[in-house]
Parts: sequence; structure tokens; C-alpha cells
Amino acid sequence: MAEKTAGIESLGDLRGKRVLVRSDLNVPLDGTTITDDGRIRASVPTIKQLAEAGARVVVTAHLGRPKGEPDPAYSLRPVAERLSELLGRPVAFATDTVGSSATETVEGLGDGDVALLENVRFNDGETSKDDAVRSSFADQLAQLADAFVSDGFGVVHRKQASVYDVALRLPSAMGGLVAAEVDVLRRLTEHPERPYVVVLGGSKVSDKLGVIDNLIDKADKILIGGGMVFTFLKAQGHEVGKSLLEEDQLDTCTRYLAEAADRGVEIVLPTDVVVDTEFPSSDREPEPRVVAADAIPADALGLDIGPESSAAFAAALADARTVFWNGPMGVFEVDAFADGTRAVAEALTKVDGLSVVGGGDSAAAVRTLGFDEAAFGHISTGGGASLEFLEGKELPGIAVLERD
Ligand SMILES: Nc1ncnc2c1ncn2[C@@H]1O[C@H](COP(=O)(O)OP(=O)(O)OP(=O)(O)O)[C@@H](O)[C@H]1O
Ligand SMILES: O=C(O)[C@H](O)COP(=O)(O)O
Repeated sequence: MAEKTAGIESLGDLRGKRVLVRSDLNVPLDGTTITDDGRIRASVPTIKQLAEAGARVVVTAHLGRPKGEPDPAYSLRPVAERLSELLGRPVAFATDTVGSSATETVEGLGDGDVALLENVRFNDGETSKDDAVRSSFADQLAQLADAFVSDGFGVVHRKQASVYDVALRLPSAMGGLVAAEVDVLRRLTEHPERPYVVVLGGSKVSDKLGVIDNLIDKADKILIGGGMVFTFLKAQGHEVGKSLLEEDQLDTCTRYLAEAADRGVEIVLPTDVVVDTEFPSSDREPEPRVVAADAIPADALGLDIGPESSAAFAAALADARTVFWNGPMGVFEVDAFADGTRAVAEALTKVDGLSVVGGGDSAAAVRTLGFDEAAFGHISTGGGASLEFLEGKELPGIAVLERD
């Protein structure tokens, strides 16, 4: 994909030009404190590159999922401050996206200056399914700039005004972050070195089953942990107590298990799990217990893979030459249920080949558990986007840059 798509140099001399950059600055916040700034750091090189080229850089991004109107809980102001620290230069903050503050802020930029517009999802035109509504918002965004750079890999799977429609209105280019992400993910889908092991976990079971469908004829082993486990265990006829379960996906899981067996792909499920009687909360000390995966008590729920499974997953990863990991193995945010995720992360750091971590929570897990990012081949900034890429779906934010 990337080789067909022009990079920033294709936009010509940018000195004095207003360049709108779509970044993914959707970071986790605790109040106004950024708890993981990985996506901001990943966005810095492109913004810096444009500023150094003399462009007047106008960054647009979303935070969370506000309902198409301003909501102070989702303000990008704290992100503007962090971006400014990381860039080592002021970042002007516009308190709206296309209104008077945005216009004045952009007008006030000198060559090489940087501005961040308030959360683009405070405008209902951004995410509207109605093409006309999205288009009219995209027209307003486009008026703020002379060129567009798409650099928010985490949103390229969204057909939204600041990702898709604006690229139809301005000379557009792919930013270095999107190009690098596409390049690595392509290595996972085209001729991966073998053995190729995929590790899936997390809580969004239905979101991830499509990936299994697409990888079942590419991967050698698929290791399943996290909240996904229980729908598979149930599909195998085991009781899962109060664990996360997506009943409507049982048939799909049964089909994948059969298909994998037919094709000689090993689907590895945990043999033991760490359970508790309640989901962790701040007003109760966890009481973790290890039980066999086929004997989860009716009053318990699985919150991590057990030690035997962690060792088995690490062993399955030991000789891998290509690994893709998406979704934590357990509720890693709570120490009592973080061991499985820690074991998989540790195993990935030892892979002799390409190891890719995809998914916002998995990437955050790696960092909060104290691993050095450099020990992994690549940590993707995209959760849904990297999954949809691996599912083989067309990503609107990339397709729009590649059109003739
Ligand atoms: N057994 C479990 N039961 C319930 N929740 C779980 C379980 N194991 C992991 N989780 C939760 O799954 C969440 C992460 O799942 P998710 O599918 O969102 O991961 P991700 O794909 O890495 O992230 P994102 O979709 O944000 O990019 C974590 O908050 C974790 O606590
Ligand atoms: O967190 C993400 O995966 C991206 O920022 C996209 O956010 P969204 O799922 O709300 O579109």
C-alpha cells in the first residue's frame, strides 16, 4: 500500500503553507492527567518534520467518544500541553475546531509554528454517517489549510470527516507514522517468517474474531487469552461461571476451532485460569485463585491466564520468527491479574524475529508493566485499525490517499 502513496515530500515546498495534520492523540486520561503518552510521542516526528519545513502546522485529533458536542471531560487541552513539552516549542490551542477560535489561531501562526484544534468529535459532522453532513464539516476543516497530512494510524479505519472527507478536498499525503505502521503490518500479512504465532486477548471478543478468520490460513499457532478465552471454552462445552462471555459468538468459535484443526493450525487455549468471585474494584481486595480452565466454579470469573498457561504460551513463543500480539491476557490494570500479560510481554521481548504489539490497551500494558519499548519490534498505535488491516479490510483513510 505505502509504496503507491505519496509521502510529505510530494506536497512540495511547504514554507508558509498551512498544513492540516490528522494525528491520533486519543490517550488515556485520569481526570486531566495523561496516563500513557505513547500516541502523542508517536505523532511528534511528523509534526516536527512539517514545522522544520516551515509549514504552519494545524493538528486535528479526537479524544474519546464525545457525543458530537463540546464536553469538557474530553478536551484536548492537556494533550496540547504535553505535545508542547515533547516538541520543545509552544503549541497554540484553539478552543473549537472550525469556529472563530480555530480561524484566529491559524491566522496567528507563523512559519514553523504549531497549533492544536479542540477535539474534532465535538462536532457532529465528524462522525456522521450522512455523507452530506460530513462533507459540509470537511469543507470547513479544509478552509483552514492548504494541504493535508494523514498521520493518525489509529483512525485510518474510520470513514470520518477529518480522516477521509478532508483528503478529498486538499492536496494530501501520508505521514511517516502511517507509512511505517502499514509497512510493518504488511510484513505480517505477506510472507511472514515462520513459525508465525498470533496472540489474542483483551475484552472485545467479537472485534477480534475476524482477525482469527483471516489469520487461520497464515499463522502456525494462535494463542488465546484474556476475556476471549471463555467464549472458546464454552464452545468446547466447559462451564465458565461468571466470566466474560459472548453467547452470540459461540457458533463462530466452534467453527474456528474446527477449521483450525482441519488446516493444522494450533489454537492454544489456557489450561488454567486465575479467578475471583468478583470483578476487581477499588473497595475490595482481590482474592485470586488458580483453577483448571475446564473447572471454573459457578460463582467465579476468570481474570487472567494461570501460571501453567503462561509457561505454555511463553514456550510457544520461544521459537517464533514472527509474532503479532493484540489484547492483554488478563485484567492487567490490577496487579493480582497482571502475571499472564507480563509473561507474554516478556516472551515477546525475546523473539528472534519480528514482534508486533497492536492495540491501545496492549501497548499501554507493555509500558505500564515497565517494559522497554525498544525490546519489541514494533508497537502499533492502532488498536481497531491494526486489527482491520490484518483482517484484510480496506481502510478508508488509506484508500482515500491511494485513489487515482
Ligand atoms: N478475563 C478478562 N475479563 C474481563 N476483562 C478482561 C479480561 N482480560 C482482559 N480484560 C480487559 O481487556 C481490556 C483490554 O481489551 P481490548 O480488547 O480493549 O484490548 P486492546 O485491543 O489492546 O485495546 P484497544 O482496543 O483499546 O486498542 C483491558 O482493560 C483488560 O482489563
Ligand atoms: O483508540 C483508538 O483505537 C483510536 O483512537 C480510534 O478511536 P475510536 O475507536 O473511538 O474511533
